Amino acid sequence: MEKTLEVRQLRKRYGQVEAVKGISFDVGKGEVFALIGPNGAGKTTTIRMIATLLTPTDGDAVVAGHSLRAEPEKVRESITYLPDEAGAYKSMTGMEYLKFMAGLFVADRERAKACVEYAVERCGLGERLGDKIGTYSRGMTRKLLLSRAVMTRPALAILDEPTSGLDIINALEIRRMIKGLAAEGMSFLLSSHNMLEIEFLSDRVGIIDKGILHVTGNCEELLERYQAQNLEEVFERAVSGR
Ligand SMILES: Nc1ncnc2c1ncn2[C@@H]1O[C@H](COP(=O)(O)OP(=O)(O)OP(=O)(O)O)[C@@H](O)[C@H]1O
Repeated sequence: MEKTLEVRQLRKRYGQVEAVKGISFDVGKGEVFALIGPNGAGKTTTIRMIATLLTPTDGDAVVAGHSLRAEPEKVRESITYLPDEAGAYKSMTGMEYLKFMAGLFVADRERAKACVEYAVERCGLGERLGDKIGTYSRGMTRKLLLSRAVMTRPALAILDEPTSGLDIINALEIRRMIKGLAAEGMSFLLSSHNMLEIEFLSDRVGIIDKGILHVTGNCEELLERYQAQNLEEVFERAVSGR
């Protein structure tokens, strides 16, 4: 399988704390890979290194053929990162926001226009795109942000807690949006504490704890390996070493 992301012995130390202790995994083209782990496990640190926002202490990752260490600007062109606390400008309309962001990311006017059209179609907000973002529900804002994040069609989309705080319908719509994009060949690296979400969305899962990636596999493999009924049991057993 063609690989969009190859993480090799990535390590991060904050002073005395070694938050990520040399982890390695791959994400294939069109694959959704979820990092799961307890609070403080090292998920955000790993994601932020791959998103080029934190410099690794050691190790490397290759994104769409570009080394994080040697070509961070090329990596930046191949990814999008949507943090869980991301917000949008409340005084802009959704449409103004999409046009503004396309202008920031894409120099060519025709291409920027195509990016906006793509985002408009993806977000499903219809006429509400003419309203100010300050009037949007949390779910609508998240759909707008996700469509903005993928408008340039990056090889890898990195999403931190993509549906946290959303109701069931909005969360389902976001998950379907991610699945649709993956089916078109976009790769996803996401973190989530929601095991239902992980089971629905991800092709493969990596369980991280105390900076170590303990196991990777698809949900069926993990259920079998840990003799578990569901992913929550897998998680509990993997992190408690049972
Ligand atoms: N800037 C920092 N300085 C010092 N220590 C940090 C810093 N950022 C994170 N850490 C520590 O690194 C470890 C991993 O943190 P990280 O935020 O990556 O975990 P996480 O898995 O994303 O947790 P959560 O699920 O709570 O978001 C924790 O022990 C945390 O306290």
